[in-house]
Parts: sequence; C-alpha cells; structure tokens
Amino acid sequence: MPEGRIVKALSGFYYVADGDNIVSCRARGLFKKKDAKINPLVGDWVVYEETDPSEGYVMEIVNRQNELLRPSVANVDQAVLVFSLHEPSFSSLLLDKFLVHIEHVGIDALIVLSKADLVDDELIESIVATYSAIGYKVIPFSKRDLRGLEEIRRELAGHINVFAGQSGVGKSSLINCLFPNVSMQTGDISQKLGRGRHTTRHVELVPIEGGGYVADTPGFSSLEFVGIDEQDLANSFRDFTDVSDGCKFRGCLHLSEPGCAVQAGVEQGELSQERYDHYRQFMEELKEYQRRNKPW
Ligand SMILES: Nc1nc2c(ncn2[C@@H]2O[C@H](COP(=O)(O)OP(=O)(O)OP(=O)(O)O)[C@@H](O)[C@H]2O)c(=O)[nH]1
Ligand SMILES: [Zn+2]
Repeated sequence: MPEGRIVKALSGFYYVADGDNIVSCRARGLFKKKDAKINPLVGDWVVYEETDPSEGYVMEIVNRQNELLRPSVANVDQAVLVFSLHEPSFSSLLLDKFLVHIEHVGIDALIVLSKADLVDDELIESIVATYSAIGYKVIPFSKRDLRGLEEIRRELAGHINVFAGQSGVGKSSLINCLFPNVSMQTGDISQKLGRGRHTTRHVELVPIEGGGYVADTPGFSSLEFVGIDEQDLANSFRDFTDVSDGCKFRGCLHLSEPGCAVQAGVEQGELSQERYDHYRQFMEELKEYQRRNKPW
C-alpha cells in the first residue's frame, strides 16, 4: 500500500501528501477505538489506501519519531528559534530555556538572530561564538539587508521545521522573506482569543523548495517544565553532557556533588558560567513547578 505524509487535518479528514498528489483520507475505525494507542497527527508518515481518485483511508501510522503539543505536529526535526537582537533585546536566559525544551523533545535547533541591522557586530559575534561552541548552528538575519537569508533557506531544506520565538522578534518577517507565499499565523493566539477558546485555523505543513516543510503556526508557546525532571534538565544541556562522563557519580546533577566534572569545567572557564547559572536557575524553577503541581 502507498505511503505519504499528513500535511493537514481538518473536519475529520487527513490530507496525505504523496509526491505531488494530495489524498483526502478518513481514518480507519481502528484509530477511533478507546484503546487506540495513537491518533494520526499532522506530520505523521502513514500507510494509506486509495479508494477513489484522491480519496481514501489512513490505515497505519509509521514509526513516529516525536510529537509536539503546540502546535500539534509529529516528526518535527528542526526548531527554528528566532531571537531578536534588539526590540525585544537578546535574552540568553530565554534562549537557554527554549533549548531545554527542544533538546527534551529530541529535535535539532537552528538559531536565527534577527534584526541584525539594529546592533553592533561585536554583540552578534559573541552570541554566535557562545552557541556555536556548544554545537548549535547560529545565523544572523536582517530583513533590511537580507543577510543570512540563503543560508537559512539551505538549512531548512529537507527538514520538517517549526518556528518559535517571542512575540515581535520577527518570525513573520522572516517567513515572508523566505517564502513569500506562506502566511504565518502570528501573534499570541491565547491572548487574542482568551484562554480555552478555539481558533478556526489548524496547523498545516507547507512544502518548501528543496524538500521538507514548514509549519504555518509557531511553536512552544508555553515554556513550563511539563514532563521534565531534574535528570532531563541536566541531559538537555549539551555542553554539560559532553563532559559529564567525568563526574564521579552517575546521575550527577552538577549542583554540589563532589568530583563533578561540570562544576570543575565552569570553574576552569571551559564551560560557560552564564549557561551554568541559567541551569541552576532552571533547577529552582523546576522544583517550584513540581511543588505547585503536586498530585495531592
Ligand atoms: N529593523 C528590523 N526590524 C525588523 C526586522 N524583522 C522584523 N522587524 C520588525 O519587528 C516587528 C515585529 O516583526 P514581526 O515579523 O511581526 O514579528 P513576529 O515574531 O511575527 O511577531 P508576532 O506576530 O507577535 O509573533 C515589526 O515591526 C517588523 O517590521 C529586521 O530584520 N530588522
Ligand atoms: Zn556533575
């Protein structure tokens, strides 16, 4: 049976892209049963059966890699973290928090430093140096002089991309420059419509040049530590996991344990003091989150 990717879900239909063909599918009864383990999601790679030309049934979900909640998309493999350098000014604390979330879901990050025309090159270079050293790809961008545009386009090709970043950092401006015919759902939806209300728009994956897709809804609107424990937090700092084999204790949280390679690395200036401070701050926030959300 043929296979394809769900690119849109609306009113009980799943739109499965198979090459240039889009097949409108309903889900087979097996997904509706209570004990059905998973329901099809936008982004899922599925086996389908074509019953009429361009119509059919989703039969089976193939090997889902991961699942984002906001927007609800499966198999995202790259988060494009858009951080402006000015208005709003760059926050390494917020970037580190986004990185925790994307590492936890298990997807790659592409960091775009937007509004690069508004600040000095020294600031840009120092941020690029810090995050490249950890192993992230960082690309400065400006919609005024279009620096970085082609490089970003190349990095997106072949991936399923979700854009994320605070309101006003320039996500829609970037999308407009990259893909003039994709319109990004903008603004903070929950603020505009009030909590709990539904929007009429649903996430859609839009195909891009060179293969791959971009989601037309930005992601990660909430950065609470849902489903993350202390060890997950420690594991989501790549620069720390790189050296944590050298910690004396397995499961070391690098807080005040003796023989900790991460604490030693920070003291010796090999790891970033700022990243470590953020890590400790997130630990506190995580504990606070756990206190507030006790099950009893
Ligand atoms: N100077 C300069 N201004 C920019 C750049 N990119 C965006 N802006 C401005 O920043 C403001 C916000 O840009 P948007 O693209 O709407 O930002 P957004 O992230 O989509 O914002 P939300 O819709 O709130 O999520 C607008 O006034 C843009 O003109 C840039 O590269 N340089
Ligand atoms: Zn340690």
